[in-house]
Amino acid sequence: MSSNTRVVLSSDHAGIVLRQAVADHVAAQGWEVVDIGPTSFESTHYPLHGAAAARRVASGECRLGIVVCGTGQGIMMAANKVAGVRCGVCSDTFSARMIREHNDANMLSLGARVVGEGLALEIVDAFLTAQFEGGRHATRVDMIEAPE
Ligand SMILES: O=C(CO)[C@H](O)[C@H](O)[C@H](O)COP(=O)(O)O
Repeated sequence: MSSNTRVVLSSDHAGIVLRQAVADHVAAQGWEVVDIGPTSFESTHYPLHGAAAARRVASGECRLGIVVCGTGQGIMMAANKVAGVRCGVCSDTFSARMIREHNDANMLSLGARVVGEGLALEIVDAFLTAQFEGGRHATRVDMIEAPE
């Protein structure tokens, strides 16, 4: 693991409850949680929060990021617009492991209206404990980054 053990968390209003459960869970694993909100359940706009979390990762301030919205899709799209961020939506643990092992994902997106808390926390564990395998996968990740 990198010496940077900070994980940034963000969500829209639909993801607040799951994000708070993820924050507690991730902190219990020894990661330093940087939770950038929001805390109000007032309706908000997921692109703002996806981009804000992604900038923390792209800048190197945080090693990894986890974002949550209703489906996980919109906030993932917003995060991926920030150069250097590779964010995948996962609803299963296999994909969560593979996006790190093969795609070197640095952000995970969850759908609070798609997965229950128990599964979501297992997905988080799979994402946080997997390691990028490099090799042929590094060539392909470089190809993802090339247009940036
Ligand atoms: O799932 C989402 C985007 O992919 C977000 O959670 C949005 O908030 C959702 O699209 C709309 O949710 P709302 O609560 O009905 O505003």
